[in-house]
Amino acid sequence: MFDNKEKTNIDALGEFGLIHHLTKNIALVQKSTIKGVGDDAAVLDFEGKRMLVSTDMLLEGIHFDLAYTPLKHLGYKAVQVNLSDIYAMNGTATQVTVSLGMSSKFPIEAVEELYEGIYIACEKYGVDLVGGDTSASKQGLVLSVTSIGYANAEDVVYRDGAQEGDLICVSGDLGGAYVGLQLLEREKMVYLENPNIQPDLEGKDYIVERQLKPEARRDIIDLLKEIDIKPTAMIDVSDGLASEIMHICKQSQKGCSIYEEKIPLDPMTFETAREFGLDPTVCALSGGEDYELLFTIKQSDYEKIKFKMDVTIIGHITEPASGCNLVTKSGNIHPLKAQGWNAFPTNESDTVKQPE
Ligand SMILES: Nc1ncnc2c1ncn2[C@@H]1O[C@H](COP(=O)(O)OP(=O)(O)O)[C@@H](O)[C@H]1O
Ligand SMILES: Cc1ncc(C[n+]2csc(CCOP(=O)(O)OP(=O)(O)O)c2C)c(N)n1
Ligand SMILES: [Mg+2]
Repeated sequence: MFDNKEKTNIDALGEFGLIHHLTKNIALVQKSTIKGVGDDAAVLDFEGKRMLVSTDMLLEGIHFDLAYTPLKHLGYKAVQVNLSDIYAMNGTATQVTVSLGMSSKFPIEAVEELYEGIYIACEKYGVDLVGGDTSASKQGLVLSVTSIGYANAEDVVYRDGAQEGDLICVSGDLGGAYVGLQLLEREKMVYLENPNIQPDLEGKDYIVERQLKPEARRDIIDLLKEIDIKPTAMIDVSDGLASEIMHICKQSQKGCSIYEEKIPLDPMTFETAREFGLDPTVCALSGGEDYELLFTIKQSDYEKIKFKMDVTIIGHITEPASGCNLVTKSGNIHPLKAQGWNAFPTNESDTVKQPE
């Protein structure tokens, strides 16, 4: 889905011409970028700091559907989901590389829109695009981003540092991206049945944005620094709260209690989930793509964080023997299921149904 109606064949530029066309206006902003696009490798200098590197790939049909994903948003999202991993290490993101596999029938105007989104994200977060790869693809659009960043050795936060008694915190609200996806999928079906009917997304901007235009939480990393908290463990929520807290607990060799009533849900997420006959709690636990930060802090840091608007305490870390549990609104205790979003579902029911 792209807005520009002109269609110039990529053959007009060729691979190197296209790369030049897409990257010729880059103005480097990071001190650590010594050499960006244009040689065999980018050259970066971090002056003795720890370097952080992360990669995530987005595939058409698996991670996105071009029927309702504007290319500009896709480019923006591809960068955000990768920056999110650097922030989840408590780092500063500084560079990205972007690799692209696409049909040679993809017009140049379409790639330009994709890159417009990529550049908007880079500019907003102050990162340099320093390289990538471009190839033809026979089956759909493939977009792979690598993000690079740094942190002082003593500031890096891993998944394995949670201690018994630590408080479990999450930024923002959860489940919105998943409910937004349900809405977009429904409107796609309506459109396919009758192309004269225009998509009805009125009043649903927030959850549609959560799906199409997520924001990596650099502001939370800044906030934690400001209030002088170093989390004991941290992860970003790409696969759903249940899967992510279980990663922290498994790697930290601990258990946890999460309180259903504390899970932050936006009212529009809640209402729309109900309209779809979905349990909003399940959307938060297993929906994914929220790109919020889930982290644990020492109890002694409670006073520093308790009034921070965009952080919610949702539970605590326990001894490993008790396992990972959800305490429901009615006070029942359910073991959490390790069921995040699965790119390799064996059957349909694997995709998002969680607890009873
Ligand atoms: N094909 C692969 N080869 C090597 N390492 C991989 C591969 N796929 C994933 N990983 C690594 O496995 C870990 C977990 O990956 P993943 O679940 O995708 O994490 P995230 O949600 O942060 O993207 C990461 O350290 C990632 O770099
Ligand atoms: C067409 C389409 N199908 C499914 C989804 C939902 N979805 C895409 S990626 C994702 C979770 C994260 O993907 P993954 O590849 O597991 O990322 P990682 O954990 O490696 O960061 C979800 C729930 C979507 N947005 N669009
Ligand atoms: Mg990954």
